[in-house]
Amino acid sequence: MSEHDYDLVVIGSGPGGQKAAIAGAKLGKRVAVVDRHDMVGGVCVNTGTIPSKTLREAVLYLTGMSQRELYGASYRVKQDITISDLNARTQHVIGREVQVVRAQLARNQVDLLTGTASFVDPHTIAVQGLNRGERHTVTTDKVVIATGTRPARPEQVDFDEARVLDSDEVLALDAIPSSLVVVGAGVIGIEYASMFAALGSRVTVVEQRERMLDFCDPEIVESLKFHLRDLAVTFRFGEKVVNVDVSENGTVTTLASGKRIPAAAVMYSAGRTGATDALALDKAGLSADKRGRLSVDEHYRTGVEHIYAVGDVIGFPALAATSMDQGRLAVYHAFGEPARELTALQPIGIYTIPEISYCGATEAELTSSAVPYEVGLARYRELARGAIVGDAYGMLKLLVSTEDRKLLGVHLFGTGATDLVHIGQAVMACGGTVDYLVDTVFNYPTLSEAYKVAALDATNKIRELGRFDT
Ligand SMILES: Cc1cc2nc3c(=O)[nH]c(=O)nc-3n(C[C@H](O)[C@H](O)[C@H](O)COP(=O)(O)OP(=O)(O)OC[C@H]3O[C@@H](n4cnc5c(N)ncnc54)[C@H](O)[C@@H]3O)c2cc1C
Ligand SMILES: NC(=O)c1ccc[n+]([C@@H]2O[C@H](COP(=O)([O-])OP(=O)(O)OC[C@H]3O[C@@H](n4cnc5c(N)ncnc54)[C@H](O)[C@@H]3O)[C@@H](O)[C@H]2O)c1
Repeated sequence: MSEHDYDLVVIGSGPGGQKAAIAGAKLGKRVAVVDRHDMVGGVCVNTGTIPSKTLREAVLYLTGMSQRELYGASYRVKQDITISDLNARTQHVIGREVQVVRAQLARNQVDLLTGTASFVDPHTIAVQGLNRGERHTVTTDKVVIATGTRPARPEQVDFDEARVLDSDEVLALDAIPSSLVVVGAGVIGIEYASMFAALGSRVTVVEQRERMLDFCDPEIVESLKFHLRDLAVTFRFGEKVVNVDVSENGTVTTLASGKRIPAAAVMYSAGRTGATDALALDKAGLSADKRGRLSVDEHYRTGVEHIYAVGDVIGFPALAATSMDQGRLAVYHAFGEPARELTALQPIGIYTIPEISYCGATEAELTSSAVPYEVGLARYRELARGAIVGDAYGMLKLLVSTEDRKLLGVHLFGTGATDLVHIGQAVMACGGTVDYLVDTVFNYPTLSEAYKVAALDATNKIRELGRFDT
């Protein structure tokens, strides 16, 4: 047995840290996880994924938004929605998720050390509790850094936690703002923009680039923009926010072009910074880049052999889903447990209203690499389930190779998109062709039937093309 207190200390209890710790425990190792008392479960459970996705669900339910196709444009479940209506559901789910994380760690005999961790030397970690006196050190063979990120805050902007907020603080708003400026049209910005627009805020999104979500299918991003404009969202692309002034009357956001936008509140969602400054990385022989991020090799190992880093702190793709697997794989590698690498086929899910999801190649990628393909389309409005759930805008788009009929990409917009994508992902991962989807019987009426409709559309087009080849 090693002379250290633990075989593995994990810093951070978000998705990456949790799975790293449990993987270590399952290998029979002595494991501890360090995190602040109020952050068990990480950014994911406390300020990021879980609250934002629960808020979205509360917004959809209370506004009656997804039922208006059926009951009319004035349909609402609750007339005056308040922040406490929204918070009730969010706090309930956060509370449950924190309990799940604590219970899983406890039943796997993982020690939860409460406080902020920093390196004393490469094998020694100090844990500083809330009170000054509460500092103790632990020694360990291996370390996994899973400290995640925090919102990037430009220095010149005065964040006041009331009217000028970052995306972590937006959950603590005390009223739904009548108008809101969202700075940055990344995934976080657009998800919150669509929620506040659905709640009736007049939202202006300012994005310095000319486009948003440019990794997604452009046709689907166009559909989303159309929907958001319909909810009174204004887009200012190619515009940079340079300052925000706050007064008793509200806020004024100044753009580099000289435009000034008045609003009740401003939310910054202009990127995130790796949470590494409290770690005293130099004591471990490590350093972060200028965005606070750590670099790792293909096994998630930093430049120091026994120290690994996973999750958002290592950058792209910065998703809860990938962070979990990175945590597990880092620990398997650290303790010599054989494991397969993650597959390249990763799904993307964006929880806007309506939601977007895709997996595999985009049309732009196939075109630039000269891969011939055909598109198969299904529109929810032509599916019986689409009519039943009142989704007249949803669509599924399949990209199919015209050479070997393999499924190359699947792109979805509308109800259930983030779940439905996994059918296409499974077919692609098994190297399946469009014929599998044509030959398969789907339950009726379902949204999954969209796969059959789109597959038939693609094969009809490929057959049409075949007529010219003889
Ligand atoms: C608003 C928002 C919405 C999101 N929505 C989605 C989504 O829908 N789907 C998705 O897949 N991803 C989503 N993400 C991203 C997802 O939340 C992250 O990818 C995921 O949380 C990263 O996990 P992680 O393991 O890196 O740790 P994190 O969840 O970032 O947690 C890191 C933990 O480390 C702790 N920590 C930091 N420094 C120290 C220290 N020195 N000592 C001790 N502890 C420390 C922190 O307190 C924190 O608890 C969203 C993020 C945000 C902000
Ligand atoms: N559904 C999901 O999977 C999900 C949801 C939310 C967040 N996330 C993760 O969180 C990460 C961070 O998201 P994010 O949206 O904060 O960051 P981001 O870096 O993706 O987007 C920030 C945007 O702000 C713009 N910007 C920056 N400064 C600006 C300024 N002064 N004026 C105007 N525009 C400005 C940038 O051009 C960029 O487009 C993402 O990479 C994503 O992986 C995932």
